[in-house]
Amino acid sequence: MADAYGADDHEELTTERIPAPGGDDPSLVRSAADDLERAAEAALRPRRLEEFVGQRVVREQLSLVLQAALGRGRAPDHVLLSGPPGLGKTTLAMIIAAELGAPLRVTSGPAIQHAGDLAAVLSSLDEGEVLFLDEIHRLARPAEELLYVAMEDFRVDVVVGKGAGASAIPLSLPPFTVVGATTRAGLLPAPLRDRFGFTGHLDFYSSEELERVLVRSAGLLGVPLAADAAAEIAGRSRGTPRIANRLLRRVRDWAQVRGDGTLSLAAARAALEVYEVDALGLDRLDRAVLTALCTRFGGGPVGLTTLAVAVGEEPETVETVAEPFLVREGLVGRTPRGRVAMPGAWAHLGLTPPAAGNTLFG
Ligand SMILES: Nc1ncnc2c1ncn2[C@@H]1O[C@H](COP(=O)(O)OP(=O)(O)OP(=O)(O)O)[C@@H](O)[C@H]1O
Repeated sequence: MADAYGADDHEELTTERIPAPGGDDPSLVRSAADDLERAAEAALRPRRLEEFVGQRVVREQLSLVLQAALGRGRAPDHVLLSGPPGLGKTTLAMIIAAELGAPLRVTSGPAIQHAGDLAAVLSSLDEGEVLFLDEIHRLARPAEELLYVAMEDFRVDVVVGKGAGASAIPLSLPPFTVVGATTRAGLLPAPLRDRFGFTGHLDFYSSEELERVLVRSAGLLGVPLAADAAAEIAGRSRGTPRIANRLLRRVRDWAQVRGDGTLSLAAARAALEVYEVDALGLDRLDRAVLTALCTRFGGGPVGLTTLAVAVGEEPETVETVAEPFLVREGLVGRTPRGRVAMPGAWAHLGLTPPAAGNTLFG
């Protein structure tokens, strides 16, 4: 039957349901068999809070929220996790469900095209279930509005019929917990942000923390990782565990094919050179952004969209994948008039900045 959300004329929304630990299916991961990188990444995910490296403040705060909820026997407040990609938001959502002994439902803002999609997901949640909404900032406005009510009053209004004859039938929902993840917390409208009882911001990891991630991952992969090699890989991982684990797998490949299987410092350096990851950890996209900024736009200022076109990427990719690290490293500055190359950018590329007076920082 058609409903007023327009949910009758499109493909069925796919969500993934991950059972509580101890259920029939012991898997806690959401890997797809045809996506080897994702599967390899999933295999390295910490399953419990105590295994989660770094982010001490968020870990402690979250631990209190979860322990208190468990003590009261109630679903915890909704949780919002923000921060750049690859820092562990999905991992933490899975850990939250595991720590609560609750099943986890996984979907994302872009997967929910109509409010009816979200109504269908919400009305099928079991009591205590954790709903992970990745990229929550990309939810469509009607779905967002439905979510406010569901989060606050545990209710969805199912609209039946169309036009003047339409009526809303309130459907009450069992208590559940939304874990929202976003790379762009600033884009969330205040009413939605306010529905989250706890917000954790994930920050880039220190080299020492990434070394711990790498040692743990090498142990899980069963490969011998020298301490100096771990330090070398950590130093080039841009403060991001996902990148650290990815580089570790590439160094392992190199060691297996061209070395003796040992992940030594020499193997790490040789492999990272093959994969064009430089000493600062900049990859092809980062260097493309910096090079375009310096050589095509004279160091800026240049708008994000123009810069993205120049490197053949989406503005969102440049803004969320490359830029946070470049800004954090002091290589790129964000000004009201656009992006600018900082002195370190020219030095890193071995270029000479334009003469004084021609740039913002000249
Ligand atoms: N604190 C951590 N300790 C150990 N490993 C971690 C940690 N955080 C992340 N990882 C590893 O990094 C990988 C990426 O993490 P995750 O998918 O949770 O990031 P994310 O923030 O959800 O990224 P995205 O926003 O792109 O979805 C995971 O597979 C996990 O193995």
